[in-house]
Amino acid sequence: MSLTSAAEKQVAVAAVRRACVLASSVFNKLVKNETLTKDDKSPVTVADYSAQAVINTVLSRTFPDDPIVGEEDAADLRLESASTLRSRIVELANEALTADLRAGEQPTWGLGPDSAQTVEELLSTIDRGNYAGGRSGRMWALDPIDGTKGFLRGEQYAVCLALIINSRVELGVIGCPNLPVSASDPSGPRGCIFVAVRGQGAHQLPLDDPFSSTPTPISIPTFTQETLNLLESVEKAHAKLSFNEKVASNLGITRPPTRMDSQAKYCSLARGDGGVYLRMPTGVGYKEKIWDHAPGSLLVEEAGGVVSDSRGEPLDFGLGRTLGENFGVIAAGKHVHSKVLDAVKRVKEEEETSQ
Ligand SMILES: Nc1ncnc2c1ncn2[C@@H]1O[C@H](COP(=O)(O)O)[C@@H](OP(=O)(O)O)[C@H]1O
Ligand SMILES: [Mg+2]
Ligand SMILES: [Mg+2]
Ligand SMILES: [Mg+2]
Repeated sequence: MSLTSAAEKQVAVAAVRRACVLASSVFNKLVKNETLTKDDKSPVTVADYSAQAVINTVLSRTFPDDPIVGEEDAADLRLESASTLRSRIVELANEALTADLRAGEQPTWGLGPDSAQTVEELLSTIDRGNYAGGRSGRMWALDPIDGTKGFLRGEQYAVCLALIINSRVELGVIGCPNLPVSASDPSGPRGCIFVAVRGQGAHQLPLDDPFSSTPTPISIPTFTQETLNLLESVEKAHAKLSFNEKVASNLGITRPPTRMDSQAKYCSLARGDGGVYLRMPTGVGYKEKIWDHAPGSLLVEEAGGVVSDSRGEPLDFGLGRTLGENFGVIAAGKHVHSKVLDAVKRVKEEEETSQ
């Protein structure tokens, strides 16, 4: 990525922030029939669809040749039975796209009073996220709402966007509307944007004013035996939490795990709120998606950490929409990572011999 202009970064931050504002305002007004169940039984809400519509619109206007690997598609919204849902998404997306530009946002970023779209335009814009991914070229990976279940519970969720070039994540932007600005003040102000550019470090910005604020550099601190802990999913179906427990005990970790939904876990790791992101497959044949890890993994690396699968191999973002055969994910500070990798190998062996 040519970072002389850093246009991609500015555009991505603006798009993610708009989607975050949209999602948090939707949460307060969400009604029961505004959530659908997808074929894989997972939920998707009007917020997921309209956030993808907003971000894809901005990307299509600013980088029209770039393909997008986005989680959602508009097939279910085109059904006759979805007309109420469809109108709501159009209303929300256009509201977010046309809201007055705030200080620091540029009119060339595809946002502003004249940027409303028709229903058909918005549906095809959502479908611009259908790119199959692959080994070479530029592509964006988008998770419009990561942690939809957390979003529905009023807990953590994240709007996640990454730019991948030739299979390598070059830019990652994660908006966390419900994450406290400082973990040491959990009831204090909430709403953060995390930004990582390869080779330029990891930074945190306030969600309400990312353009005129000075970015705060973040990095993974050194943990002691007492302060180290695991960051893990809330949803038991997403990761094998019993395995995590064994790894924690193998490492002599005493601090309880922090459970939260979404890539807010990677953000928490990058600024030192927790020490180890550990996600082991539940064994039901699920393949991890690139949009669930692309920006988070770069953020952790730029904060001085290491991200690998449970064999110690790097995550491969060039295989398509998924990360391929699922060996889980381990992310942690450099020194901690190698210890966790060893512990994971020991626990795997223990499990294999006891079978
Ligand atoms: N069986 C499974 N194993 C692992 N991850 C799964 C899963 N089923 C769904 N997921 C993914 O887990 C993500 C949430 O991660 P976490 O558990 O860290 O909060 C979901 O993102 P969405 O909420 O964007 O659909 C979804 O992509
Ligand atoms: Mg989903
Ligand atoms: Mg997700
Ligand atoms: Mg999602």
